[in-house]
Parts: sequence; C-alpha cells; structure tokens
Amino acid sequence: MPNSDELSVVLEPTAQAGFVETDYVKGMVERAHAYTKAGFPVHFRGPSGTGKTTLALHLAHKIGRPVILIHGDAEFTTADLIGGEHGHRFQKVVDNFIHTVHKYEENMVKRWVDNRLTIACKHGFTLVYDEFSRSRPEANNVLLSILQEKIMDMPAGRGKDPYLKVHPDFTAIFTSNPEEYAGVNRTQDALRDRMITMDVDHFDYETEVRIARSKSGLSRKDTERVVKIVRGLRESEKSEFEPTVRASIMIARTLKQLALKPDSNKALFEEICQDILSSATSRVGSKTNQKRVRKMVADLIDEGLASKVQEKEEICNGTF
Ligand SMILES: Nc1ncnc2c1ncn2[C@@H]1O[C@H](COP(=O)(O)OP(=O)(O)OP(=O)(O)O)[C@@H](O)[C@H]1O
Repeated sequence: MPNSDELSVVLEPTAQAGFVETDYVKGMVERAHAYTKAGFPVHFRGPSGTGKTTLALHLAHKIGRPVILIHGDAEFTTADLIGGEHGHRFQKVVDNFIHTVHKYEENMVKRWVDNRLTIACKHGFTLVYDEFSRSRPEANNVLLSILQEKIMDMPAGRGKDPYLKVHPDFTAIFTSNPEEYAGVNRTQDALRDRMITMDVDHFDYETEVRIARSKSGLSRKDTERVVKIVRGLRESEKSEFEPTVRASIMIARTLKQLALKPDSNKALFEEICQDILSSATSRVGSKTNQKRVRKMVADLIDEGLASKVQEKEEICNGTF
C-alpha cells in the first residue's frame, strides 16, 4: 500500500470531461491499449496540439490503475525521477534554567524518499511521462532496465537492496514532440527501441469539429465555420507555425462567450480570428509573414460567408 506521501502524487484514472471519441481517436486508443496489454510501453509522438497528452491520459483511464504524471524537464537528474536522501532537521531547544538561552540543534539523519518513477514501479501504477524527451538522456537512462528487464537500479542510500523489482501492473505511456527543438534531446535509440511509437497528427475534420464543439458549446454550424478557417490556414502552408485545434477551441469559445454569430458581426468575427491566428502562427517580428497570414485569414472568412450566401440562395431556389 502506498503511504500518505506517495498518495499525494497519485492521480485517480478518471475520465476526462468532454473527451471526444471519434473513429480516429477510438482506433488509436484501442491499438495503444492492446500494446500495453501485451506488455509494451506506448509513445505518442507528434506536433503540438495533436492531442498526445489527452490520448495518454485517456489510455491511462482505460488501463484503470492509479496514475503518476511526470513532465519532462531539461533540469531533471535521475534522482528527480527515482528519489533521493532528504532529512536535514532543525530543532529549537529552550533552556529551562537560563530562559534567554535558545539553541538550535541540527539533526542530520537522512531519510530516503522515493520519487514518482519509483512509486509507479513499486506499486504497479501507470506512468504518464509527458514530453519525456525534454529531459536529458542521462536522466532517462534508468528507464532502460525498467522497460526491458523490469528491474530498477537503486542507489546505495535507499537501503540494502540495490534493485527494485518492477510490479507486473506497471505500465508506461510517453509523449514527445519531435518538432520542438529548444530544450529537447534526441531520444536515445535504446529507449525508443523499447517502446511502441504511434505517430499522431492534426485531427481529421470531424474530430476537430467535435472537439471544438465539446470545449465551447457553440452550435455545430458555427463551429464548422471556425474549423474551416483554421484548417484552411493550416493546409495553405502560408503560416510558419500551423494553427492547431487549440485555435479552433479559442475562437469557438470566444464566439460562445460573446453570443456572437460569425455573419451577424463580420468585422468583430474577423478581428477575433486575426488576433488568435495571425500572431500565433508567425515568428515575432516577421511582419511580412503576418501580413500574408492576415490576408489568408480574411480570404478564408470571405469564402465562408460567400458559401453561406450561396447556400441560402440555393435553398430559396430549391436547388440545395
Ligand atoms: N479526444 C479529445 N477530446 C476532447 N478534447 C481533446 C481531445 N484531444 C485533444 N483535445 C483538446 O485539444 C487540445 C490539445 O490537446 P493536447 O494538449 O492533448 O495536445 P498535445 O499534443 O499534448 O499538445 P502539446 O504538445 O502542445 O502539449 C486540448 O485543449 C485538449 O483538451
């Protein structure tokens, strides 16, 4: 049984509110679940905003064991993952005879404290190691024997046993973004060879619409208008950074918040789209590119409105 310190870092494998499960998402989750049942760690790899973390947490929920979450960090050492010796203690001593005497006693008894990876291995929890490639390969080396031999090498300070046998229910789920260069380390080949990597890309149209709707509460029709603009910009390859589903969610939620219909106030709708899309998809100071993106967004909005007018005319003429 985990102690109270350990329990403080454990998450319940609960379902995520508003999780959207289209055929695409279902297919990914079912395959990933089969890999974990067969005893393999799963790695979701893909650009920002493609739903890797959400998928990882959903898979952890399907597995049903308590969850330990770690976010990769360039500053991590192995000790941050497995644990270390702590326990520098100060004690105030008041002299009963000479009341002005206050003395601090320092107690140097050190106590080993397990960190998240050790807790997951010991109790057979599901480890979700988000953006694991942000941590340095040396820090992650400890994972090699955990994933292969199911044994964890423990430093001397932890006690008599230099090895910890990994609990049979331990499962590991990793995520990484290969496009993120700053602060990312090339995954060690040996580590990558021990996991099943599933490449994740931007969502298909239906999944993106359903996610934006689920996160905003906007009508299907208006959400589609928004998603078409975001996808149009993404597919145009005019932006330096592709807008993600997060942009669709941001615009849809803002419209819902303002109770704004895209065609009832086109000027405001366009300002919102430009705020959310043009700066986030261009490098700072890249004025030429921002201009190109702004023009693209304006054209996509006009196209959407034009198709709406045409749709109305066709309905009136009975040709739709
Ligand atoms: N299946 C889904 N159902 C509902 N919402 C989803 C789903 N997948 C992703 N989302 C939403 O899409 C957004 C991006 O997802 P997520 O954070 O998982 O992406 P990511 O690939 O981990 O991004 P990053 O690499 O930037 O951390 C989030 O707002 C998330 O809630």
